[in-house]
Amino acid sequence: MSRNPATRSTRLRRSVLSVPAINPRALEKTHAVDCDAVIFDLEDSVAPEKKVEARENLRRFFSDRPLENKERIIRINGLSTDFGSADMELVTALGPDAVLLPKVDEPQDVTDISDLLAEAYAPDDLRIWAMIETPRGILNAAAITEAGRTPGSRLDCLVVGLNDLRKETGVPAQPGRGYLVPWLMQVVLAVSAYGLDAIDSVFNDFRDEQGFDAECRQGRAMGFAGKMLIHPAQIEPANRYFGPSAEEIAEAEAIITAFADPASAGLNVINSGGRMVERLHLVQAEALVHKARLISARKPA
Ligand SMILES: CC(C)(COP(=O)(O)OP(=O)(O)OC[C@H]1O[C@@H](n2cnc3c(N)ncnc32)[C@H](O)[C@@H]1OP(=O)(O)O)[C@@H](O)C(=O)NCCC(=O)NCCSC(=O)C[C@H](O)C(=O)O
Ligand SMILES: [Mg+2]
Repeated sequence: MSRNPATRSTRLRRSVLSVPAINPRALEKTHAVDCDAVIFDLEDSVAPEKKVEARENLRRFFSDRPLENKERIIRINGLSTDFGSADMELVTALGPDAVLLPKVDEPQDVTDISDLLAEAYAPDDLRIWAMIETPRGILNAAAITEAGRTPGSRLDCLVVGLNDLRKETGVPAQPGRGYLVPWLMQVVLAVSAYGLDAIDSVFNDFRDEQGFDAECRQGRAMGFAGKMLIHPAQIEPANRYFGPSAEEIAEAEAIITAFADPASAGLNVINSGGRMVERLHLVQAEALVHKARLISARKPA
């Protein structure tokens, strides 16, 4: 069941832009921006009295000019709310690439949605993303991920929501996210065990470029595949920090070349420029180069 973390990401998810479905102007902008994925939000960025209008906006958006070349995810309201069932009907009608469930507490939250989608969509045609943003969600991250990977299930990606988590725990927003790091790493560990992706939380101060850069660097170093974004200005730095750098690509290519040398045949460990390199590093290097190729092959928005 578990896949090698080095090969877990077959999709680019460096920049995952959230767009309130109530805002047609922002929806229109998604065609022109260079993010890897778009979350169309029906949940917390849409006021209760505007949910119907937001669904209509999305219906129009999907039928008038479908979004190309980006993963399309719809964030619904929880099934236990007054809005969840109508949101799910919309998801089933529109067929995005994934549905994002908010405030997932336990495995059942994911399997319930999986069951609802089972008749209409094959697992690969409509996947499930889960927001981990409650204390129970963090505590259950491994169980949620494990249950989501059972045959027929469609869980593909976890997204951390620190605004809700801070609200529930009282941990304030601070540079470096010191007290939150153990919880963030718990999510990364859970997805790594089952070959999924994790997306780092939004950074609210969208005019604070330095703060955002620092958080992207930290998120990448922690093992996140990308970052959830709230503003188009965050896309370019997220793509840069979560994509492989020129040095990383050169290093990966050197490892691939070294193992391709006939002198390395039958060797599991070699000396590459004074550093021990094993075949597990080759797997990582191939994954990195694969990602770099996906990025180069991406059509500009
Ligand atoms: C935060 C904002 C309300 C700021 O909006 P605004 O004041 O309009 O910003 P700007 O004037 O700088 O905008 C410049 C232009 O860019 C467009 N724009 C802005 N944001 C987006 C966007 N997200 N997607 C597409 N386009 C966007 C504006 O329309 C302007 O265009 P134009 O008028 O033509 O020049 C706003 O950025 C915003 O609403 N952001 C998204 C909020 C959101 O999605 N919230 C939900 C996700 S956060 C979350 O999930 C938290 C999580 O659950 C947790 O618990 O942590
Ligand atoms: Mg939230």
